[in-house]
Amino acid sequence: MRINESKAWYMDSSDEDQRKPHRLIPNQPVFLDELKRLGVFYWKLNADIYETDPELERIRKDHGYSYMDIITIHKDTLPNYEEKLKMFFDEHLHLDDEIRYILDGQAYFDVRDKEDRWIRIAMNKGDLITLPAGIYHRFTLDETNYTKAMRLFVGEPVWKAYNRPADDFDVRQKYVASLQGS
Ligand SMILES: CSCCC(=O)/C(O)=C/O
Ligand SMILES: [Fe+2]
Repeated sequence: MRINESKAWYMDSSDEDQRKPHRLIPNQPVFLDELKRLGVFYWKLNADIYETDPELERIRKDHGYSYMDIITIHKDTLPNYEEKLKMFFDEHLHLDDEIRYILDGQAYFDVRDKEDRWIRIAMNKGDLITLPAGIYHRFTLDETNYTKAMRLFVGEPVWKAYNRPADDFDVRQKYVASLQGS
């Protein structure tokens, strides 16, 4: 299976509004296999039944995602909306995997590839993604300015983000080592 052309792509380098798609011309798509090599995993689920979905239950059980909450990212619902959006878009890494499931609306995750190029991943309703600990990444709403996402975590959540540069962190070095030969 592969993410189709409109799902993930290499970004242009323009400073224009972060909420725009920023595709290269011509578009340079990125497929699921390439994301997997970076340690990024993707599932498509039925978000209409997320409260009772056996597939989601199975993923949570298999991966030990014991913690779950829901965040609605919109100017009327998220306290300190502007500040948080700015924080999410600062390039950063975490000490643990970042696991997000889009229940409504849409957004983008950007991840760095091995050559340090930005890949933009379009997240729509039903998309569940896992970003590995140590990968440099960022998040933004798109031009619709709204998404509702489930946040999953193994055990008690740690939301702390470490902005780039964090190259000396063990988690970063382990992540970079994991890319060798992939
Ligand atoms: C969709 S949840 C908000 C984004 C976030 O928590 C994060 O760490 C982005 O990288
Ligand atoms: Fe993050």
